[in-house]
Amino acid sequence: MAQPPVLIRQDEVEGLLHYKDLIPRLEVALGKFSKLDSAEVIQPVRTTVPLQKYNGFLGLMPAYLVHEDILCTKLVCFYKRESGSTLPSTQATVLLFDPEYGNVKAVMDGEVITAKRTAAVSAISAKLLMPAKSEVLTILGAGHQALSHYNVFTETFSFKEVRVWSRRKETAERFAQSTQGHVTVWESVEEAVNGADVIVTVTGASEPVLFGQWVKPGAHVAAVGACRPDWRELDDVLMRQAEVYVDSREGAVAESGDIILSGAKVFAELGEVLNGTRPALREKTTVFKSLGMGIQDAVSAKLVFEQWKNKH
Ligand SMILES: NC(=O)C1=CN([C@@H]2O[C@H](COP(=O)(O)OP(=O)(O)OC[C@H]3O[C@@H](n4cnc5c(N)ncnc54)[C@H](O)[C@@H]3O)[C@@H](O)[C@H]2O)C=CC1
Ligand SMILES: O=C([O-])C1=[NH+]CCC1
Repeated sequence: MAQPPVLIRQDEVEGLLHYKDLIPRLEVALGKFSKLDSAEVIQPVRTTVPLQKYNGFLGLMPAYLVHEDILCTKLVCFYKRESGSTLPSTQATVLLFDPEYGNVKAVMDGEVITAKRTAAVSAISAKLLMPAKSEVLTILGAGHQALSHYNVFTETFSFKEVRVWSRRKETAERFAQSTQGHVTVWESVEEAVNGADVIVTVTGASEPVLFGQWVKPGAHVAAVGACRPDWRELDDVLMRQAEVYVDSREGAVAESGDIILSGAKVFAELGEVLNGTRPALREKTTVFKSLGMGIQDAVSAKLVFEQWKNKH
């Protein structure tokens, strides 16, 4: 008989999941995904159930990595929150299965996994696409993803200056006080992104907050919010002037308002760049449109479970 699942709490996941282990595994998984070989990676586009009454969605994100034998699904609720709301905008649980027997081996917190794997994938995009000499990082938004992005970007790269903007100045100030290193707070997006080499958009916006006319030519933008077909973070000018990279083409044309509504063409998946089948156009203005994928949760969950077993 199968053992009952172990429960891995948020504080445990926090202590077990490290970027230095996660990033190489995500790179391998992204590369395999982009080979479009269903004998290797099976990941349907996220199914979403609207929660109209609460302005949110339940997303179901199953994935099976055949060679590594990782079967996993994340269940994630995400919401559009009003300014000043104290309710969380993302809540997630990850289930890791025994693919042969069919039982759930582990139920784990999905919020830390979501925050860290999303930021790690953005860091991979920046490693591939940001200007060779990148000195200024701007983060738009000051929530959970802003902090995980700050952590991995400052751990992985050496920026001379890190800036933050949020729609409420006090939130940005609180964010700047919570970070390890110095972060400057800006009152307007236009000023915050002026001259920035790398811009991370991690807002709950459904209308554009970042406009192409403000973005330095050659800059790299990691666009993480706006994960619905009618939500935007970036304007048409930026989407059309940039080379657009995505995690999944299939996901992007189904879910990204920035891509669908601007009519921008997808140039490549990050996995194609990692595989060497599409180029990294570092000298051009680039946008990485992130939507999040089940395989990213699956490799994270496997890593957490391995580390957890080492300790028990
Ligand atoms: N691409 C991916 O894989 C993932 C994307 N997300 C998305 O990333 C975004 C940020 O997520 P979290 O940091 O967890 O949320 P959060 O609620 O912790 O932070 C959101 C930030 O955006 C700001 N914001 C909210 N509405 C805004 C608006 N209309 N205009 C400007 N700023 C606004 C808030 O003030 C806050 O600073 C969300 O859109 C979420 O759905 C979340 C998880 C994974
Ligand atoms: O990949 C993910 O977990 C999510 N993408 C958008 C909201 C949650």
